[in-house]
Amino acid sequence: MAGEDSGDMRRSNANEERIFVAIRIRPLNKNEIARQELSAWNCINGNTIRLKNSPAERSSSTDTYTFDKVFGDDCSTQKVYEEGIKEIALSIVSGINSSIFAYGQTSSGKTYTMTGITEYAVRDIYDYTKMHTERDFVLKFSAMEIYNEAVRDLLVVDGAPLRLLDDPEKGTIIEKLTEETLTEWSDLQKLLSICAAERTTEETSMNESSSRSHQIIRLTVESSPSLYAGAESSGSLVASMNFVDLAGSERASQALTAGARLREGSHINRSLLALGTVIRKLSKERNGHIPYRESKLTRILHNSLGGNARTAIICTLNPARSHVDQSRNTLLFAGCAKQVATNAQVNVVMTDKVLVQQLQKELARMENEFRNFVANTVLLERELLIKQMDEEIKELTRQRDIFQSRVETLLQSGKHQFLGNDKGSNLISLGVSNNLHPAHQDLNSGGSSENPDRPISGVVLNNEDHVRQRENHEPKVHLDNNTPKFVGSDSDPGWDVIAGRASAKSEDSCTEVHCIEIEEVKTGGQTDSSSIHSSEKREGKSPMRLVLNGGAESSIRRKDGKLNHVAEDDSPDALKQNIQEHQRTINRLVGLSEKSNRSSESPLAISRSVPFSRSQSCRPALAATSSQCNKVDRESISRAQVNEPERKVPPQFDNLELKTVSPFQFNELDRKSDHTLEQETDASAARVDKESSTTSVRFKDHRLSEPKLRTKKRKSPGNHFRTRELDTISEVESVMDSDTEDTASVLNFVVEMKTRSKETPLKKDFDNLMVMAKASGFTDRTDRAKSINFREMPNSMLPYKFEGLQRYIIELWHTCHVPLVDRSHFLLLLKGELTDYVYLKAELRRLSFVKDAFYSGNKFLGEEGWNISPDSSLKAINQERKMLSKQVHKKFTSKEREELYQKWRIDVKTKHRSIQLAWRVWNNTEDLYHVRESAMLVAKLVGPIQSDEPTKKTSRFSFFGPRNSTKFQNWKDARSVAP
Ligand SMILES: Nc1ncnc2c1ncn2[C@@H]1O[C@H](COP(=O)(O)OP(=O)(O)OP(=O)(O)O)[C@@H](O)[C@H]1O
Repeated sequence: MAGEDSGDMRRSNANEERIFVAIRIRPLNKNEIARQELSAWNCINGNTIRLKNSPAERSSSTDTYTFDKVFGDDCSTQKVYEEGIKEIALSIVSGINSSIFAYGQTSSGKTYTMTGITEYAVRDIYDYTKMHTERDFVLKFSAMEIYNEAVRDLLVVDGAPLRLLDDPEKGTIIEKLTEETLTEWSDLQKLLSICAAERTTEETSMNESSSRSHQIIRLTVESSPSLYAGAESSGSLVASMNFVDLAGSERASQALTAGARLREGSHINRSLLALGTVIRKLSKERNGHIPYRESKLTRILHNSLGGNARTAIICTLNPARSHVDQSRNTLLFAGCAKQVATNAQVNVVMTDKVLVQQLQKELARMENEFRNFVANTVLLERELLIKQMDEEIKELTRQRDIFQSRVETLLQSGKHQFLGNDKGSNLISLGVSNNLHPAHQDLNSGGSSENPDRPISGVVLNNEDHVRQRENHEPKVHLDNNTPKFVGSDSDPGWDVIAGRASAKSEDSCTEVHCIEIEEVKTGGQTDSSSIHSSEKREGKSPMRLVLNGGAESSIRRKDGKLNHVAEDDSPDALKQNIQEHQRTINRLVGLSEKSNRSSESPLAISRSVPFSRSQSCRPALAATSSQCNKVDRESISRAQVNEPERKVPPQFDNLELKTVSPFQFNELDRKSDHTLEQETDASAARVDKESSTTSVRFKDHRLSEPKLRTKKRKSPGNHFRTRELDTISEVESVMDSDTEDTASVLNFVVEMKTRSKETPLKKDFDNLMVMAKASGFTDRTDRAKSINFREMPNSMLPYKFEGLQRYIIELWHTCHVPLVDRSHFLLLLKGELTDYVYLKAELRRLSFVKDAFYSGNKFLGEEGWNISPDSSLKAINQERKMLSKQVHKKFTSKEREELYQKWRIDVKTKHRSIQLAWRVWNNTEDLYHVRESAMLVAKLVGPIQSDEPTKKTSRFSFFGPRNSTKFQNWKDARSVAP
């Protein structure tokens, strides 16, 4: 039989505890003794009970039971309480629920036992409360009985049944149950008397009362820290203790068979059966479904049965042998109950005050945690930032070292030279690549090497130490008084700038030489120190070529073709100094060039009048560094101008046309008007033709020959972009003035529009246009428009063209009922420039198209005025389809008609989508720029598509132009009308 565990082993973990089960055997009463009943049970020890064997059952050993405690018939109730119940009962003062059950057959001593235990427990609790003044205790007494599955308040005489309510936190609570506060010990006796009087009982044959209901006496103890004790608040403790005196367990089986007794028995049996089921299930599988709700008893005692309570069950036995079977049932129940574990918790109830304190503590704790978290996070971010910066510094240092080692290697190759000896004068020191143009060598061949006293014009060194060093090793190269003097700063961060550029584009810097060539008109004469004007260039002066080179070599070629090697000091400091010298010289050149650009009176303004070209390969690197370099260089220049006013001497040129264009000047040069550039180009070209050599400064790509460069200039994207409007005029002119199918120009135009609209909302539209253009059969044919020079446009004709266009546009506005606001909008497009001609013609074409498409005779077909909408174009398409259908129906077979129709349908669909797209682009324009773009776009779309559709020539009207217009057969006709 189960039940080997001792009392100390009841706890399976910290809070889980098995039900304490004790057996109590009452003594035989007088009547039983009178009937010569014998006691059937022997208490072997304090935990084991054994059935006394009859002679027939002597060999049986099955009736031995072990429990937490076994109390024989000579044990007092006090002993039962002290040795088994007291500990559990007093848990209530610590805020732990507890329950004491009495289970057994009728007249086995349940009431007798529970009454005594209740008194002992309440007294002990009461004594405890009196002893512990640090807390304030409140004892509340309530009593109820469950009879016929009805809960009745035993403190209320003839009270109505009470309802059971389910509370999410407290579990099942009994509605309106009376609670009496125990203030004195004597109060308990009174209350117990009331309960005994109110409980449903019956008289036995021996004039004893037998309980027929389950009685539950509940003692609730609330304790809170005493206000006078000064103890730290920890909240209130609330716990309840149930003293459960069950009805006789045999009552159901012994119940009478009819009437009220049957109903009573079944109800009693119901609660007892439910209790047995719950205990049995709890003893086997605690996680399964436990039918607590099967009866009022199990609902009320839910916590006491496997819940939040410490529980003890005292099973009382009738010792008489005639009741052995009932006793065995009781022992079986006790055996199951012994396997049930409960999980008692301390029940703390937070008062508002305590709750506020607790929340404040929690808030402070969380704030502290948050502060720590933020501090740690910030610290972490800083550490990460420092780490990143360290890595960047390492990378930059590595790149700088690489560049520095490269520079040193190059310098150590012995091919760099520094020329010049004039103190205070400046030399452009400068890398010359191996690909130095032969012309340069020729020019340099006239340098100073043959005549040490005659310096190379414009070649200046400002590093006196280098000059001194050079004087000891190399033939002197002097600068005469006419040598231009460059003003620069000695404190500019040239080294760092160079290192930065090299790190950014080290490959380009090493493989492709960015240089500025300074060409000088070769005259062989003396240089004029006063100024450099274009007129003076033709006077013929001593040739000179300065080459700025950020690349492989630093050298100056003399007339004899030899390289003047200078600054042979290979020490790191010297090399660094050399680089700084280079940078200073470059900065001075930049300053000179910028100064010349800013002031037309400056002699250096001639730099504007020279052709230049930029190496394509240099372009990305220049673009990447130009802004940064501009800033640095301008700062250094400004510093030089402020700090060294005495050096602000106008440069003296020996009739030298020095055209210094540094990478840092391109932004400024790009802003030059195309017209000016064009004129300059022409003038320069003319000079090139006339003179044997020219002085020019330009960016040079050493991989390209000079003639190639000149061609490249016009076709390079940058130049093409700068002259876009001029080219566009030519393109549109060519398209509009001719009836040829120059669809390639449209394609190129769209490409250009796409390029320009990369950052605009219209990008998608232009992308679609590209698709449409290709779908329309455009091929990438010769770009005729590009070959057309703006000069081809007879400017003298422009005023007449303008007047004529204006006249017809106004006429068409009236015809097409163009709203005044749209007319005004269009006029806003005009900027008073030549490019307005394009928009005038585009508008005229649009209006003519609208007139042809939607205005027939006196009837205006369009629904939306002059606005071409997709709907209106669709209507026109349908009309054309009908007309075409009629025409082809007469001439072709059905199969041919079907083929024609399919082909036509595809064409029309493409055109319709084109018009939709153009219309959308036009209407989606939000600013003037886009309107202008759209106007040009529509003009382009309208023209060439028409010419691709010979089948439409016989149509009554065309979608794409005024070909069939009665008034304008073509643009030449329209123009001929103009005055
Ligand atoms: N341990 C005991 N010592 C002496 N007398 C006892 C003891 N236990 C019970 N009695 C007596 O036995 C009789 C029956 O006891 P009690 O009424 O407590 O039984 P019961 O189990 O409550 O019966 P019921 O279920 O019918 O109410 C009582 O007269 C009681 O005084």
